[in-house]
Amino acid sequence: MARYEAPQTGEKITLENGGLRVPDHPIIPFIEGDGTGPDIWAAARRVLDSAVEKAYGSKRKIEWFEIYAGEKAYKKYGEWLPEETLKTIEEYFVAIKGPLTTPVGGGIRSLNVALRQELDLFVCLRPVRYFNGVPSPVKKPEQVDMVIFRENSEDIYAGIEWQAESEDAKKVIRFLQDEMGVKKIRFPETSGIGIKPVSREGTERLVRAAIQYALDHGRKSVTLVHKGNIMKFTEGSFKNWGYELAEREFGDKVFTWWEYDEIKEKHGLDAANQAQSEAEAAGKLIVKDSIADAFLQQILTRPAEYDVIATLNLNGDYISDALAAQVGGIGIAPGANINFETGHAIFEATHGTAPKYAGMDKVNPGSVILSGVLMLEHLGWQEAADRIYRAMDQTISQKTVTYDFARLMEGATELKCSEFATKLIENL
Ligand SMILES: NC(=O)C1=CN([C@@H]2O[C@H](COP(=O)(O)OP(=O)(O)OC[C@H]3O[C@@H](n4cnc5c(N)ncnc54)[C@H](OP(=O)(O)O)[C@@H]3O)[C@@H](O)[C@H]2O)C=CC1
Ligand SMILES: O=C(O)CCC(=O)C(=O)O
Ligand SMILES: [Mg+2]
Repeated sequence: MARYEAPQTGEKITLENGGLRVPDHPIIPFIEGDGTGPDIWAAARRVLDSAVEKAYGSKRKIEWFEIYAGEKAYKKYGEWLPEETLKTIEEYFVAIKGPLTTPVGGGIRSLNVALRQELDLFVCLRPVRYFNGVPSPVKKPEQVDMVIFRENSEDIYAGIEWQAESEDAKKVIRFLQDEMGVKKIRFPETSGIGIKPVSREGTERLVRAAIQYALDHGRKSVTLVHKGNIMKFTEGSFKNWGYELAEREFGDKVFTWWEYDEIKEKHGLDAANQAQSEAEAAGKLIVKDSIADAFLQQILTRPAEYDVIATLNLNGDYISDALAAQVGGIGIAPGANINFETGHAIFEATHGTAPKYAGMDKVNPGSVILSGVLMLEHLGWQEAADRIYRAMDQTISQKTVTYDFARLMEGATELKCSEFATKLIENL
């Protein structure tokens, strides 16, 4: 028997002819989240509802449906991630969530990662753009306009690992030494072991989605970010499979650095540069790559050269927080976990539960609000989305901000989390 109470009004989003059919009153499940989750979710919900009302009057309205994961689920049902939560998201297609706690070094594995894996939401999409007036540690934050496509289902992030000195770890180490001839484990008696699976299928669906997005949105380049010089058969293969897919499936629409290298080898550097300039002038998408450590310094020094980023799970985790810092911090960094083949999606902030601020009505609700904006765009409700973007720009320009921005801005008025939402609503 269903334990969750679906709203009495509203309709389900459905899949029709390969696309989402969104009713005017869609039922959308939400997970409130742990730590600061309840504060930022309450603020976000008010802003999303007001934007929809301002944009469409009573014609459209989201019917919210609370579902459970994390501490609230554990208190209510004795389970961290009830099966009913997964089933409900599968059934309703689109959901939004607050952050969920993951203990370090033991305890339960990440519920956030589990939701992505169980529902096969293989893209973690995190756009990073600048809002006027946001305090930033760099000189030209307005040059940052990137969209991260982070692989969401594999890599070392899949959580396949064994604790040091456990029977399982010993067994894996013995297998590696005896059967595979591995001699490089420096301290085998006390090593924990982690496995990093990276597949051709996983890479291809991620890179395909990134290139298609770049073409659909008039973006200039897709950069494959990897550490393939060191992890040759995981990160290196990610790069190779990515280039192969770009050339095989997108042909004349793209110009890759593999083509550039080939021209350079046959006809010299000038010819290769000329070919790339011609491809750019013809509006082709440039597909290039960058090694992750160099990439992290280049996004600081030359951000204008990067646009859509396709990368593996762990790199994407680091890159999204680092880039968010350049445009004002993770208080306004949104995200979405999407299966581009089935349309299933969970929208969520880039940041975590910020536990020291829990219940203080203090933190910036911007990330969850902007994740909601991505959700409105996914539903095709662009006018409501645009209203929130404009209100966010205006509210920050008026220097009415939460503590994270106020501490870096001169002459700012510091607002609580809920007050910031109210100010945004006034500016919608
Ligand atoms: N998708 C998810 O649900 C995620 C969950 N987590 C989980 O969250 C928990 C806490 O992780 P932690 O590493 O502390 O990272 P957090 O992202 O929760 O917080 C780190 C710091 O970021 C700043 N920050 C975070 N959220 C906001 C906000 N809304 N407004 C303004 N500033 C903000 C604060 O900085 P300052 O101290 O400078 O004010 C905060 O102390 C862990 O259990 C982790 O696993 C982490 C990431 C994602
Ligand atoms: O699941 C977690 O606790 C952390 C996840 C995370 O940092 C992220 O997805 O950005
Ligand atoms: Mg993270």
